[in-house]
Amino acid sequence: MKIAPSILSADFANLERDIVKVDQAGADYIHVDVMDGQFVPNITLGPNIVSAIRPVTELTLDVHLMIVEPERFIDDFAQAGADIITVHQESTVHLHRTLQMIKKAGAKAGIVINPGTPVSAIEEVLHLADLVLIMTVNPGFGGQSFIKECLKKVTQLAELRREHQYTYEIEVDGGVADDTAAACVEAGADVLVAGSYVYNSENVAERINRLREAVK
Ligand SMILES: O=C(CO)[C@@H](O)[C@H](O)COP(=O)(O)O
Ligand SMILES: [Fe+2]
Repeated sequence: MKIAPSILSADFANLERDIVKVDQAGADYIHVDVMDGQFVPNITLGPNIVSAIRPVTELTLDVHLMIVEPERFIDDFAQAGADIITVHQESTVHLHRTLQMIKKAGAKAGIVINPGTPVSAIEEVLHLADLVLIMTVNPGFGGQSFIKECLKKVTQLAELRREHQYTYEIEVDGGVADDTAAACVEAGADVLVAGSYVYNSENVAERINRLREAVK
């Protein structure tokens, strides 16, 4: 099981310090939430911040795009140093082409679906996915409550992967904490994104360890 702390809940005035902290604490990915104020009602950061943090860590930069028409910015995020670029099914008309663009730009291609979107909406493109992200909150903000009904989609994705020998990792994002992590992994999740749970603490290493303990 991999842990991807979300820097949405980090101190933006001390981003380098907060990334180094989770890196040293044994995080696997750094999850970067990009919001445009249109696809979601919040604005965060763009490719310039991704290039600024690229030299700070060798960990995988897992970039979650919550923007309309993400195809406009794929090359910019890939050049900025994103390792995984994940786009919402709901945000792009030509999801198949957008995934191809991500691969052509040299990054791994991720697909993400909102709580209200079924797995059937992405079944035709799962063979192109390196990662599938199931939102367990409605995207836009950290610190929201986990929507447990979304976990059945994690199980569906694990079954489809087995059936078709797909190779994607399954990631969950939203409301992941020590009381929800085990259910995510039991359902079939490989990667847990955690923002407020990790960063709303003086001791991020203890939080990461508690997540690992919770899923044992
Ligand atoms: O994509 C998002 C929110 O839209 C997430 O990555 C959040 O950053 C998760 O925050 P927590 O629910 O873990 O506080
Ligand atoms: Fe996210």
